[in-house]
Amino acid sequence: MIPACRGQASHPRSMSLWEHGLHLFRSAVGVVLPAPMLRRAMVLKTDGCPRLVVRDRAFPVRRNLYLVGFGKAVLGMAAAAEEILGDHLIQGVVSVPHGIRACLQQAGMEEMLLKPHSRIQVIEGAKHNLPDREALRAASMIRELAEGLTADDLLLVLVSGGGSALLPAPTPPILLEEKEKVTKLLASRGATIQELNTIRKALSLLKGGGLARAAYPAQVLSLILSDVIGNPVDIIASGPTVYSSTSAQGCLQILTKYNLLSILPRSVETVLSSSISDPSGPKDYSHVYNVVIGSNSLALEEAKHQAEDLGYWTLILSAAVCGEVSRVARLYSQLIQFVCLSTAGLGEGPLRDQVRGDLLKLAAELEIPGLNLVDPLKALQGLESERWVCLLAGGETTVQLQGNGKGGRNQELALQVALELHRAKATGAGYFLGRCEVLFLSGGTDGQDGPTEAAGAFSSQDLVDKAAQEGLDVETFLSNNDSYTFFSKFRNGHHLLLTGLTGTNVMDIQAILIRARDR
Ligand SMILES: Nc1ncnc2c1ncn2[C@@H]1O[C@H](COP(=O)(O)OP(=O)(O)OP(=O)(O)O)[C@@H](O)[C@H]1O
Ligand SMILES: O=C(O)[C@H](O)CO
Repeated sequence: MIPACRGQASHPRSMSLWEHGLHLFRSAVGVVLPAPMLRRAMVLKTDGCPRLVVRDRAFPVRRNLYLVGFGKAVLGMAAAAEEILGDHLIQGVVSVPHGIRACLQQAGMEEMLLKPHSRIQVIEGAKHNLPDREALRAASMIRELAEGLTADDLLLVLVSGGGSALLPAPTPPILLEEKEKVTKLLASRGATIQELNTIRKALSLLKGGGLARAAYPAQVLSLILSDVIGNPVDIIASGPTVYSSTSAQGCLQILTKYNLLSILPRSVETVLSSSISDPSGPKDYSHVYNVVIGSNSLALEEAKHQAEDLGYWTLILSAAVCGEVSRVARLYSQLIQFVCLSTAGLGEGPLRDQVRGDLLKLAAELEIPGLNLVDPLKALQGLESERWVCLLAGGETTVQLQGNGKGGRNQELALQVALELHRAKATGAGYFLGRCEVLFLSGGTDGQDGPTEAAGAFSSQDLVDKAAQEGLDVETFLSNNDSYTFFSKFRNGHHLLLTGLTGTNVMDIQAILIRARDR
């Protein structure tokens, strides 16, 4: 469990920027932890006829509840759901990552484990995030449970990121190995999650609405924790309870784009061509209610709330930040320079116009969905000087791996931002950067950044110089994608964001905190 936020009792002014940043990150993650999220999402009302209330819908319950789930955060979600549902829950099966129970136990996160004698069966599988025999077994038990339901039953489906690998049910005659080969090839050739899951849906019995069809005529209530930008319910975990409009032609286009047509297993060709001759599956999904109960935006909203309480003028830039880390770092660095120019009271001037112009150009190039910097920059420009500023953003960046170092996209981003700011110090903006305290923080909400034990890292405009004093050359570490090694060495790991596994995942979060230095 993420420890309670430190420093809440202290006065914000006496807290360091790092304490503020940590508090914001922890609060953001806290709001999308399984138990609070489930408790907000559904309520069991027992006055009159017992019913499960989710948003504007009420589902009558009378010991007719079944539960299935798949995904990295689903064990904690199931534990919370079981507590809420009590005796109304008859039976359940969840497919969760290999080793997760031992991990949660070790981390002292017992509240995310099911009680002894639970009615929910747990299957651990998908070692290294790849579908395997255990995940296949779990998927077939989930399918069997769904197919056995009647019109009197309610199937609660818990979905989170990682669900695709944990619910493999290849359409015969495709074998698990064949499907895995196709998805692995697509991933290694740079396919997006939308492209990858479009193919997964076309080759699966349960994805792309298959689970909802299997459960018919039972009611299906799907509670979804989103790990995909924009929260597309048909893509998250490949949408097992969402109608899929994917055509076989669409799949062929993707396979052609990644040069895979000529090496497709025969079974995959067979399944795709049979869906070309029978493109329209049943479209009636009126028995299904899909609800996104946790997302990056929700986490950012909570962080905003907390930042405002601490006294910051706060803005959420976007919950859809994507693109190559080095370009995103440039965007953040220029934003920081712009804020420093503003809080230092430099109203107008060619320097600010230049930073503004560069920023707008870069933002347009990055094509971050929904990011419009024109209004935020205007608001920042109008801020009274010396005002504390907090900019928040979230999403998922990408790193083109070139070296063989150890790191993750968040640590690499924090280090790149430090380097960009260091370079900016040599320009006209240097003076204004020097007049501000700056903290840049980037972290994965699951508590694990790439294959490292850190969730992310934080940096500032002085990091490169300070590292040089310790004999650490930032550019050398970056060129080897070795951000984790860097942050572990630099100030004895003081700049690493270490939360441990959190039990949730709504992608990554960035916070920029800026305040004028006391003069
Ligand atoms: N040395 C490295 N430096 C920077 N990034 C790295 C490095 N090694 C791996 N990564 C990045 O880490 C990610 C893979 O880690 P992880 O398994 O946590 O990803 P994921 O499953 O997409 O993450 P999540 O579960 O948070 O969605 C990829 O984005 C990859 O580019
Ligand atoms: O499981 C998956 O497909 C990914 O995590 C996206 O949700």
